[in-house]
Parts: sequence; C-alpha cells; structure tokens
Amino acid sequence: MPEPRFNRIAVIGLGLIGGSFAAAAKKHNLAASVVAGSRSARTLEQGIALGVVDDGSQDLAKAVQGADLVFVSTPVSAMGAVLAALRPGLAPGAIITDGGSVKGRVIDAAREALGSHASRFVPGHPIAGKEKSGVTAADADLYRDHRVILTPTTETDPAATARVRAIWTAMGAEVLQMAPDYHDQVLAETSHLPHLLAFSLVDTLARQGDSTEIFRYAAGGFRDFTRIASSDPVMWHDIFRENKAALLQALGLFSDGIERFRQAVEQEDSDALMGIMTRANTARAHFLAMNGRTSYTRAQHSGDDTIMTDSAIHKGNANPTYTVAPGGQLAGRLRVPGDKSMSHRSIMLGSLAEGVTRVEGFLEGEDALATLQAFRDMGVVIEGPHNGQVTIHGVGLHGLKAPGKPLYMGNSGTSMRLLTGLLAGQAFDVELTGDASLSKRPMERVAKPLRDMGAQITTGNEGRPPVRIRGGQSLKGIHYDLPMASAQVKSAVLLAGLYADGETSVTEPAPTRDHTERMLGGFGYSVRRDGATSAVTGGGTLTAGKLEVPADISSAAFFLVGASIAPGSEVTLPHVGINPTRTGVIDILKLMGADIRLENQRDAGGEPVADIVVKAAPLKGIEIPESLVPLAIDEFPAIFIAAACAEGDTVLRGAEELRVKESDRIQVMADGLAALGVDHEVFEDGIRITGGEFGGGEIQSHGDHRIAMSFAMAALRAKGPIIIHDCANVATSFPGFAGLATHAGLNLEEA
Ligand SMILES: O=C(O)C1=C[C@@H](OP(=O)(O)O)[C@@H](O)[C@H](O)C1
Ligand SMILES: C=C(OP(=O)(O)O)C(=O)O
Repeated sequence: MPEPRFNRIAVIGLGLIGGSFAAAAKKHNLAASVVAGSRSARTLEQGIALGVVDDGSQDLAKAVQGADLVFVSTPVSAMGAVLAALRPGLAPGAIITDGGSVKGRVIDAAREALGSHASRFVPGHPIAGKEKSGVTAADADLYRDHRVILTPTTETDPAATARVRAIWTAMGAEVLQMAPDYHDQVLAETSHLPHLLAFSLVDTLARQGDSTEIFRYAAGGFRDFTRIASSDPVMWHDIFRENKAALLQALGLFSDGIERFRQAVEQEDSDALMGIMTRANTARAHFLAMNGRTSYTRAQHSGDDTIMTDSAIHKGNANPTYTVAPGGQLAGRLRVPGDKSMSHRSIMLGSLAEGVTRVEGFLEGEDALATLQAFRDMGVVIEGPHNGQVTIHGVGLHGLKAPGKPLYMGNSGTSMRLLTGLLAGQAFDVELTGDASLSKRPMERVAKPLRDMGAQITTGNEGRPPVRIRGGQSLKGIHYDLPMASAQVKSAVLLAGLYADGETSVTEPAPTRDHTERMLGGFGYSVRRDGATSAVTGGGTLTAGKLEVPADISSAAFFLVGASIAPGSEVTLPHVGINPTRTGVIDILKLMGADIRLENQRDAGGEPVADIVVKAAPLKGIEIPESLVPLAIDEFPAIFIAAACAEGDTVLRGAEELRVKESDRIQVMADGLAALGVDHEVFEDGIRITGGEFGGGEIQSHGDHRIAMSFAMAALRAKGPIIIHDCANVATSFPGFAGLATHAGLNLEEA
C-alpha cells in the first residue's frame, strides 16, 4: 500500500466535502500541513478558526504552492476555471484529485486546464453528504465507512491513483474504481434522477392552485420521497447540466416505467400492478443486500435505509460473530424453518405452472429468496413471502421473459444449478452470477450434460460461475449416467428435459434427494421412475396447486446433534420432512447411539413428515456407512460435532463432495476442530475424528452457514467459549437460528 501521508495538502473549495476532507486529513495526521483555497475570505476565516485547515488563500495559485496533494471540491461547472486558476502554482509532482459528482465533463475540463499535468489528475467522487452544507458542517468522520469512486483514465498515472486511493482508505473510506462513463451512467440513474424527481414532485404540487392546503395534508410518504429536494439547487443545477446525456437516458427509462404504471392503473390491471410493486419491493431489498454485502433478509426486513448505511454494516452487525458460552442443555418444542430444497423447487415449478400456486411453509432464507427474486426478474408475479406464505402467478412453461440483467444467485448452489437446467431451453439469453463462495463452485457438472442435450452454455474460469446460457436452442432428450451422486445435477437435467424433444432420463450412482421428481408429480407432470433412473418427456404442462413445505431436516440436524450431546436435553422438532432420501443424519446418529424417535408420521403433499423427539444419550464413534453419505450430505458438519463428543473414533470416507460446498467442509471443519483441540485426521474424501473433551476457541466459518451453526452447538460440550466469525450466511438457510437456539438453551450471543 503506498504511503497515505503527504507533506502539504491544499483543499480548494471549503464546503462540506472539502472541509470534511481537510478535517479528516488533520485527524488522521495525513499531512504536515493542510491549507485551503477559497474565493471567500469569510470561509477561510471560519475554516482556520474551526481548526479544519491551518492556513488559506483567496488566490488559488498561491494556495496550492508547495502542496503535493490538491483536492478540488468546487461545483463541477466551475472545475475548469478553478483548475486553470490554480495551475500556475502547482508543484511539478503534485497530485490533483477532486470530489465532483460528474466525471466525464470534469475529466475533459482537467485535460484542457492542466495540459501536461493532466496525467497526475485522479478523478474521484466520494459518495457521502449531509443535508447541511458549508465548512461549519465539516466532519472528520464523514467518509468513514462510505464509498469513494475513482475513475482514472488511460492517461492517469497509476502511482498517483494508488496514492489517492491510500489517502481515502486512511480516512476510513472504501475505494472502488470504474470507468468515467459508467460512473456517470450509474450516478444518473441512482442519484441524479431521484433528485430530479424529488425537485419535480415538490414543484408540481407547489404550482397547484392551493398548494399550502395540499402541503398541510402531506404526510410521511411525501416527506420521505422529497427529502432530497432540500438539497442545494445551485449544485444540482450544475450536475444536471454536466451530466446531461446520461441523465436524459435515465429519464427516458423512467418515463417508460411510469407509462407502464399509468396504463396498469388506468386499465385496473391488478397483475401488472402487483408485478411492478412486488418486483420493486424485493428488488430494493436485494440491491441493499448486495451493496451492503449483507444478508438479503436483513435488508428486506429492516424497512429502513439507516440500518443499511455503510457505517452500520461496518459496525459488524451485518456479519455477526457468535460467542457461545460453554455448557447448557436444550429443551422445548422447536419449529425450524421450511425445507430449502423444496422451497427452491416450489418457486421454480410454481412459476412454470399454469395457474396460481399457493405455498405454505416457504423458507424465508437468502437462498430460497434468491430463487424467488430470479423468477421475479423473469417477469413472474410472486406475492409474499409473508409468514411462509407465497402466491405464485404461474406463467406456463414458455412464459418466462428475458431478465434485464444477470440473475444474482447469492450463495445458493441449488439456485444456480437448477436454473441452469431450467433456462437451457428458454428463448432468451441469460447470465447467472453469485457471491464469492458460489463463484468458486463447479458448474461444468451441469453444463456438460446440458450441452449434450443441445444447450449452449459457457462457464467462467475453471468451470466456475458466471454461467452464460444462450437461448433459442432446441434441446433433445438424452440418457445421462450421473458421475457423482448429486440431486442438483439430476434436477438440472430433468428440468431441461421439460423442454427437450423426447425422453430425458438420469441414472444416479446412489440415491439422492428426490424432491424434483416428487414435486413434478405434484404439479401433474408425469415422471417415470425405475430403480436408480428417473425420466421425463418434454412437451407437457404443469398444473398449479397448493403446496406445503415441511420443516427442513437439514436445519433440524443442529438440534438433533445439540440435544444428543448435551446431557439433560430433550427437544421436539415438529413437522420435519423425513423423505427417505434425506434421513441419513437420523440413521447415522442412531448408529452412534442417539435417542431419536419419530412421532406422528404423516404425509404432507407427497412428502412424509414427522415430529422428531431427541433426548441426550451417550454417543460412540462409528464407521459411517458410505451408502448414507448422499442421504446426509449437508449434515456432516453437525455430525462431525457429534463425533467430537462420541467415545472413540468416527470415520467418514467417500464424501469428497463435501469439498465443493459453500466451503471445503472437510478442511474448514478440520481447522475448527483443531482450534478446539479435537484429535482428527483429514483424508481427501473424509475425516477421522476421535471424540473426547475439548476446549473453546475461535472458529472461522468462511461464510458457510452450516459450519457456523455446527460449532455453535459444539459449545454445549466445550470447556471454554467458542467464538464463531462470519455468521451472516446463517440466514441463507436458517433465518432466526440464533434466536431459536438461545430460546432452546444455548448460551449464544450475536454481535
Ligand atoms: O438439490 C438440492 O436441493 C440439493 C442438493 C445437494 O447438493 P448436490 O447435488 O451438489 O449434492 C445439497 O448439498 C444441497 O444443499 C441441496
Ligand atoms: C450445499 C448447500 O446448499 P447449496 O448447494 O444450494 O449452496 C447447503 O445448504 O448445505
């Protein structure tokens, strides 16, 4: 990292932005002296009196003399004249940067005004502000946890860019880099257009006959929407003029949108209205989550931007750490959230069905919500989720529309792989992207058989996301022998098979979860099942209906293990899905000696469910039968904790698939077990764990939800506290885990 410290910083234009830059430079001791240039003697006096700058001059060329960094924060329209005025005073090596909200025109102005010095001009834009303005509002912490966009051009000296980056970083900002045109387009859409609309709405109402009367009744909605119409008209006048082209383009897009809305209102088109608003609702939460790199649910449920401001995120509450005190026991009747695999499939099949599908028990976790958002992005009207209820207005197998942008799948492998299959036979092109973890996971396993069917799919580096699918291909049915036991690959091929000519069949090397096959049947689509083979014939239709998603056995697994290992525990987990392709965890724990009983077994919409009763019991180590591996594939992190508490050795082999989940679950669990002092040996395809007493320690969950929840349960038997980092992704599969676990008796604190 280059040195952020300068000898002398000159700030030209001492308003909120410039004053805050000067104050931050002084606070963090980033320069031996900080001086200002301003046309206003009063501003300079105030700046010096407030201690924001050490000295100042009304003569800009004089102000920059001897400075090795010049920060220009004058209105964008004045930038050319200001740069020309200060140029004669510039030291040869001085770096110049700015804080203007428009970049293209500022770069042109700098080129002209600075001549040969233009290569040391680093265009920048801090995304921070307040309603207050002027040097009296200067705030040394204004930029902390805010973003700064730098837009160097090909002419910009990279060393100068690196030093500007370093000073912003030292002020606590997060620095992003992008092309100037892209910056101007993005800002036109996300900042300039909303300001224009706010000014316009207030002006329009103010022009009405009796505007005072109207404003008297204007309530919170008006105040919220028009807050930014209190911004400085001179500054916005400049911005609108300087970014004219991009703003006009954004305005055009908006006009189309408002026209669609107008027509929907006029024609009383409820579907269109609900479509616009439900898409907007969740798209907003989705964007906030992506921008904040935090959980989607947190963004959605906050309903309040302030929770999502960067400063809140960096306080750590968006990616919490769990601190779990040792000991305790679990008790109670604990309803865990809906099954993730079935929730994904309910959205997919409901969207492709004819008619309206109502889902109960839907998992309101990040992964399932990513699937839901993807279908909204493809034009499906989906109401909810509200308390697990979702209403999907199916569009039929051929009713999806091209999304306007890549579909973001967050952390969810199931979403990306199943959608790759389902989208292989659509008429439009589409790109699927994901978060850092998903971007490392193998996608060729689905791309390859789909290509055999005639799909055109490309994957990124080393077969990883993004996945790009070219539409308009005609698919033909194939037979595919799965090279690995994967329900995701099986499902992807079967879903593509709905669009293929003839029969598509898949044979699996070992049984894997069969929710796709069962749910297709539930939607009236015939699936031929013959031993290890499942097959569908393209060209049918799916018929909408009612669907009930039971509680997720993969989420229940943490409590099955927790209650088994903590003496004195007894919990009941009601209404859990016990599909035989998912119950490996129960079989394995029972082989280890666990006391688990299934009560009240019944059928819920084609899937078996039961209330599961677990009592603490002494566990012993076992060799886990390889046949159970695919049936407990997501539960191994929890099972490893049971093994650490069992007497003797537990050995797992044949589980290499664990290495390509949200994290390398063999290695990440081994690292965590090592941190607690649990004896173990890692194999390429598994692990040996020797049970016994273990201590507390710090765990890196690597953003893997199941690692975090498993080690939380380990605290029930640890001798010291367990601190688990990076727990935001627990919300991908188990929103509310910390609350439910605490309620059950775990001594967990989330911070
Ligand atoms: O089809 C599904 O819903 C899933 C299949 C499994 O993945 P693989 O097919 O990669 O084993 C599992 O790990 C995942 O959590 C959900
Ligand atoms: C592997 C998992 O999910 P996915 O593959 O959908 O990311 C999981 O939930 O453990």
